[in-house]
Amino acid sequence: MELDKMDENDWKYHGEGNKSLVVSNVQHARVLRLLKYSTEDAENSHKTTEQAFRHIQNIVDYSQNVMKPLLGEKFIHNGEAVKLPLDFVRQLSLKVQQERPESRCDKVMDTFSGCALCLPNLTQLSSCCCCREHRPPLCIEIKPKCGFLPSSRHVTKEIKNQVCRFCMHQHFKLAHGKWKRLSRYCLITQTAVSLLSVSIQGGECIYSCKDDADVLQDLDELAQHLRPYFLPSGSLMNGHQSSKVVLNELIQVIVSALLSSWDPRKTHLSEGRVRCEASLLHRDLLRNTNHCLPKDCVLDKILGTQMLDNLDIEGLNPLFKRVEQHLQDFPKERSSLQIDGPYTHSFLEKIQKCPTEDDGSIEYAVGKVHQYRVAMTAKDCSIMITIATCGEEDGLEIQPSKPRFTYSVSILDLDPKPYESIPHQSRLDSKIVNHYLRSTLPNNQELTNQSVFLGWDREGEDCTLVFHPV
Ligand SMILES: O=P(O)(O)O[C@@H]1[C@@H](OP(=O)(O)O)[C@H](OP(=O)(O)O)[C@H](O)[C@H](OP(=O)(O)O)[C@H]1OP(=O)(O)O
Ligand SMILES: Nc1ncnc2c1ncn2[C@@H]1O[C@H](COP(=O)(O)OP(=O)(O)OP(=O)(O)O)[C@@H](O)[C@H]1O
Repeated sequence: MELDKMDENDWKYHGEGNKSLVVSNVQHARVLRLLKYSTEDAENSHKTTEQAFRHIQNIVDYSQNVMKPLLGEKFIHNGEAVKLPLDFVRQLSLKVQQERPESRCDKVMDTFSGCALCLPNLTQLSSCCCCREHRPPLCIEIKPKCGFLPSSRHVTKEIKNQVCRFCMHQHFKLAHGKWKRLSRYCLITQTAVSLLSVSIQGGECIYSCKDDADVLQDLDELAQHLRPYFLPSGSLMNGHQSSKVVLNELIQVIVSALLSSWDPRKTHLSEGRVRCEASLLHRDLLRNTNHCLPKDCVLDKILGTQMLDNLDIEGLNPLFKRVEQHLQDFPKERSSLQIDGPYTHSFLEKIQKCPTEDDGSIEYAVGKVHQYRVAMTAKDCSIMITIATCGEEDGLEIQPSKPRFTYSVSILDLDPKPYESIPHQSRLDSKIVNHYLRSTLPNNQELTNQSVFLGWDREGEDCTLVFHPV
């Protein structure tokens, strides 16, 4: 990428989240991830070039030195902080504005600093000699939110030991208008992954979980897109039957990608409580479901990192206050304790060498605060699975009904969560739990009588993956 010859016409809108907007290059497998600011105080809160560059470099360092060792080298692409010509960034911002979803327009793209994070475009597979595939790769993005119930003795509300935060948070978001309906997604202890968060084919989004959409119709449309990938060209199957086959084939590939590990004989047993009472999966199904993950598969790595939060925010809060008090008494130690980074190897050491029991020290408190923040990142990252078919057209395939697939698995959105957000998390936790108790507990029994979802279930409204013992 020649930074002095940047042309907005070489880039197009790719997607965005709460904190960043992503554009992809039309020719090369590259994306630029730009910061976003709230429209309300964009003028006041924007960063100078140096501040923005430092912020982005922090993200790169954190990804490289902290998250990569924890989550595994092969899943992480840390990228590079770049400085772009301001003219290019301004033109780009105008160009992408009309593509942006309305729900994200409460924030504006950073056109002040000229800084961005340059990353490989993970919706594309790096060239593979075995593939003579003309179809664009298929890409599925999944956000694996917190996958366990707290086992901390600091938890004061019993409901937190029964219902996962994700399920409780949904009720809160529903009440506050962020979501329009409850989702069946519940990742608690790997029992289920509600499928198909976002599917991208050749850089275009072909399916996205919309909370007010007709899910069945959407899935039928998705199945039409997927047919060429999963059904041989001469197949006579059509309609509902083919949708079912195609979606089940897709699920198989996704499960392989999520569970593939260096050593499939090794599995990890989950620690702590495994069942979320609010999960809309039938209890019998949950009881019969395997709670093991192959060691080192992507879900196992993410779950292990999420579980660094082993005190729960209720146990963490007093330690945060201990750190705050210490910083008031010894403000100069903020830097050596690496409260705001730098995210170096020694930051990782503070996490890994944190004493297991509270010895009253500041080292313990800081270690737990750092662990909590890292766990928060792992609870908010995304997994991107990029799939391409191969071998189908070279005549060597013995079973034409089962084209072979090659895929890559990456983890993205690994930004550090701010130290300052801990008090907010503590207040939010209370609000979520109180709201859940107020709004749902009298009806709790009803949650136990839901229908079973397994694979592609026409009668149900969702498509859910359930991991069975193998
Ligand atoms: O609070 P949660 O669990 O809803 O997670 C937020 C996400 O909501 P989601 O669960 O995807 O609907 C939220 O994602 P969306 O805006 O919903 O895409 C953000 O990722 C947010 O992180 P940040 O404040 O941008 O650093 C996330 O906030 P934190 O991870 O900082 O809590
Ligand atoms: N390297 C990449 N390759 C391809 N697509 C990407 C890449 N990085 C991000 N994206 C896409 O852009 C979207 C937004 O990026 P990202 O999740 O990093 O934004 P965010 O603002 O940090 O999200 P959040 O709302 O979780 O805070 C992602 O959901 C993904 O679809």
